[in-house]
Amino acid sequence: MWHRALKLPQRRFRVPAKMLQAQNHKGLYQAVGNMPQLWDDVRSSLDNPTASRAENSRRQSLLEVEHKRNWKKTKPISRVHGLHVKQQDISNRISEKERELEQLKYAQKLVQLQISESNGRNPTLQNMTPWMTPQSQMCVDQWKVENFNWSPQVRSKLEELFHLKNFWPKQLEAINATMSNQDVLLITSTGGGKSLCYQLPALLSTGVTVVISPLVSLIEDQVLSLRKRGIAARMLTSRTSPDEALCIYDDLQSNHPEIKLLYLTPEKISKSKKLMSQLDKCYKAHNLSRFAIDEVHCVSQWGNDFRPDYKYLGILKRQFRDVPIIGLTATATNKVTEDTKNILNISDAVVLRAPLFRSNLFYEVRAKPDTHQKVVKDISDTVKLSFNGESGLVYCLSRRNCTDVCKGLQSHGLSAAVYHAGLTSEEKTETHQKWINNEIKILCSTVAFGMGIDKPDVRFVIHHSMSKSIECYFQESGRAGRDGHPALCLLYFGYSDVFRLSSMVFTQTFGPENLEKMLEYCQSSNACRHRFIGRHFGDESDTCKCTGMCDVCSGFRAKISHDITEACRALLAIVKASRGNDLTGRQLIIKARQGGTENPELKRYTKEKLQSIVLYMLQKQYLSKLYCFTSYDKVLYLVPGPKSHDLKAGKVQMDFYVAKRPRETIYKKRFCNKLTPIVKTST
Ligand SMILES: Nc1ncnc2c1ncn2[C@@H]1O[C@H](COP(=O)(O)OP(=O)(O)OP(=O)(O)O)[C@@H](O)[C@H]1O
Repeated sequence: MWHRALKLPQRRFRVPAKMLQAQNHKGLYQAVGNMPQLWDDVRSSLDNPTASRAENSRRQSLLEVEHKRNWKKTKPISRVHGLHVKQQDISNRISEKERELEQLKYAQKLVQLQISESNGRNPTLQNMTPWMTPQSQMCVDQWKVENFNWSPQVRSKLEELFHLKNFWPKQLEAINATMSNQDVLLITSTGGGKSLCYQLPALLSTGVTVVISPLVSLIEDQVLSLRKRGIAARMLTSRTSPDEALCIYDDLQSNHPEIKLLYLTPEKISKSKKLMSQLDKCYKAHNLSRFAIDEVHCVSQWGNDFRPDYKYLGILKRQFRDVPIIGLTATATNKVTEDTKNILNISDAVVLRAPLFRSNLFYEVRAKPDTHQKVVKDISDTVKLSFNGESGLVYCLSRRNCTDVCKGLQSHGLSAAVYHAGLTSEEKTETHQKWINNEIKILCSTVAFGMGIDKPDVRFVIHHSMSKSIECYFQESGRAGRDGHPALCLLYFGYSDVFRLSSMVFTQTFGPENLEKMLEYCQSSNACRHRFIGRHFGDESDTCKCTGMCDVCSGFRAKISHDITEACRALLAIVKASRGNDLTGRQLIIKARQGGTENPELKRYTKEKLQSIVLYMLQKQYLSKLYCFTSYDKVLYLVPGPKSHDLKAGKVQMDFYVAKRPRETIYKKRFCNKLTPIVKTST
């Protein structure tokens, strides 16, 4: 092999052996082309008098290749592994551009339609009422009326069957739009009452409403609760027996199907030809009234939960043209919404976005203590301070974390249990039931537990580690306080979690981008948490009236600005000095704390402060992350970032936050009166 022929010190280069098996100097060059250190070695080995002529000529040709490449002018992009990142980045950008192109085409189509309408040549648009045109986005309030033919029945069903008095934001609009056979995308916060928006119309429409929902357990819960109310709801899932399936198919074929709501998983739609042919028959008999797609953001790769089977749902509009679709989600940015419309072929859908602000949730980000014991103690103190004996969730990154945290909480005298994919289904059901019935107060769980939890009195959702995206965090934390009473959403922001999560999401399509945004949320200690989340989802309206319901607005902390220029320079110098033997985030802190004469500046800072500075340097791109694959794992190293040169001249100010008022005072004020719900604006 070439590296051996050249007697190069292999240990210095983390290059997969496969790539080093290059047959000629071009291959080797491609394999290690971006490693300046290697060229230095080749150059110095040329001076070796003991080398044979053949060896020397091979080294010479390598140097010639290097020369042609004009190494010095070319900025080293990254290492071989970095090329993978770059390639992925390019393909991401290509798909983004493709989507933008699609959107532009759509916009062009709209303009053409409007032009032909004004020329009186387009019958489609002429037949539409004004509020049915795509511009209806601008006047969604027109759906917020109760003078449709079906309005009296909507009211009576709401009160008599669902025992509800008023509509929550955007419920009435969604019901009216879908009853008018419009395609609808409804985005409301978790617990915003999305189910009502297709369940109630299903009862007022002729035929069957097909509901597509991602989880079998969720489907079972919904069907059970509808059947308890005497509503003809059925499900077709992997757990449905053949006899039962036969009955359902017979009913779909009948002239007057009894089923009002048929629940399916997206896999069923994409895999069962039999089902599709039955739905087709039902459609041709005018008995298919609408499709409701729950967690519709799973359609889009931009979303946090992309599911390939959801993408297949584009077939619905192609096969059943006149059947309206209503998609529902709690987490869709504008980008996801547009993508979803394109994929589902519902470009004219009415998009209804309820304000995401939930005034009863107190959002807080807290620096994670550096040992497991201290974290558990902090959680336990927080629970005992304001939520003793109340129900809550602690989300952890791994099953092991769940077990450790659970044991820790139990040792502090709290009632806790674990819930994760490692439990048998009986154990899961038992634990879930005990938690629902308040026999167990705290569930330490992975994010696998959550979708469809409809427990109203969850008083706190604590994230032991941050989530992978704002979308995930909003959905997970949103399980708190569904009853409208005050509840806490606390997130522990830890230095090592940043690196751990970065390695986990690195290979996911939009993983690194989404994590970056989550990091921004954790680090932005001067922007209202509610507003940050709202803006992320495109809610630019002024509906966020936080009034002290987050750590930033409640004035917990005081800001102290520090000049950290010298510290940044010293940290960057350490990173630069170790090139070729790169440092992980943890190693950098250890080196920085060892200090030495060359880094006296760094001794002024505590470990926690140094960690904050390193994260700040990553945020400002003075440092970058470099991902490397070893045989067993992915390792993340720190390297100088694209903006590291700015450190030479400019000054860097960083805000540190110190406690101003005791947390107890704030908590007392926010959570003492948990019995008074903070009511949603209703219609
Ligand atoms: N208008 C209303 N008034 C009072 N309660 C309501 C109203 N609409 C829905 N609810 C209640 O709110 C709770 C949550 O409703 P639902 O499960 O439909 O929310 P969701 O938006 O689907 O939540 P998730 O995003 O978690 O799936 C239910 O218990 C439901 O009965």
